Amino acid sequence: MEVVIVKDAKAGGELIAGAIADLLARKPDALLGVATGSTPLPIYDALIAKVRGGLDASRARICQLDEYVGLPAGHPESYRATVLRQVVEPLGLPAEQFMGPDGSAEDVQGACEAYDKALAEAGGVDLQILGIGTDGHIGFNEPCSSLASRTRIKTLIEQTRIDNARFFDNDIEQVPHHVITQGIGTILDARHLVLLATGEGKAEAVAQTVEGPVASLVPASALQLHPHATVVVDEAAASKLKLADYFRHAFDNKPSWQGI
Ligand SMILES: N[C@@H]1[C@@H](O)[C@H](O)[C@@H](COP(=O)(O)O)O[C@@H]1O
Repeated sequence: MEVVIVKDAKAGGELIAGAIADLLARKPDALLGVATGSTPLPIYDALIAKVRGGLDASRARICQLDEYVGLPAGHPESYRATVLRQVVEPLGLPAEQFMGPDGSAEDVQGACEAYDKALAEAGGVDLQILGIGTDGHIGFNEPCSSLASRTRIKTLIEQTRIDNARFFDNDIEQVPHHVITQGIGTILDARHLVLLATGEGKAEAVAQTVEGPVASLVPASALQLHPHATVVVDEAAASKLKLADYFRHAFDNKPSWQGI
């Protein structure tokens, strides 16, 4: 696992958007897995700026990490609507280049299995952007999710519903209890995992993810099992890392051709 400590969220967004641009130069139709929440927004801003500045992302394909269950189709806070608004439309991509699980399906289990199959048939995710929950979750894999899990329905922990109420008029009653999420095993199938965490509120989860044991209690710690996982953190989110100086030294002395 590589840990990169950046000055602030904007620098993190630019670093990761640069890695996406490099990927698209090598593979123009790369499948890019995107996360929701506030943290990845600087990545999307930087990527959209690159496209406006001439980067060709016209063949990029985008896929969702997770979704709420039971929101009416088209609800503005469904993750489908969110990713369309924040990523797919600003990049100018057609809907056919975007895929996600169907959170309004009657057969939820069937929708989960269909999504895992669709990801595999699409050739697998090339680069998966991840955020992290305050409890260490990735996607919506709450603590004690199986590290081998596939896309499935999960029940949210109360803290996650509290954290996400800000997207629902600060009314926790509107936050669904159930979600569909790529499983941890599904996430680990991606070729490159890039987790961005910013702010002091994520410092403890980051320390446990990077320096703690691999444990389902901290779902993001599963990144330790992946051969190409990059954790990008700002100074505040890095504040509880014991090896921060080593991570800085390693990144500062990295050959420039290597990328992240
Ligand atoms: N399902 C999403 C996660 O993918 C995201 O990482 C997390 C943190 O969000 P934020 O970046 O807003 O803190 O929120 C939600 O739970």
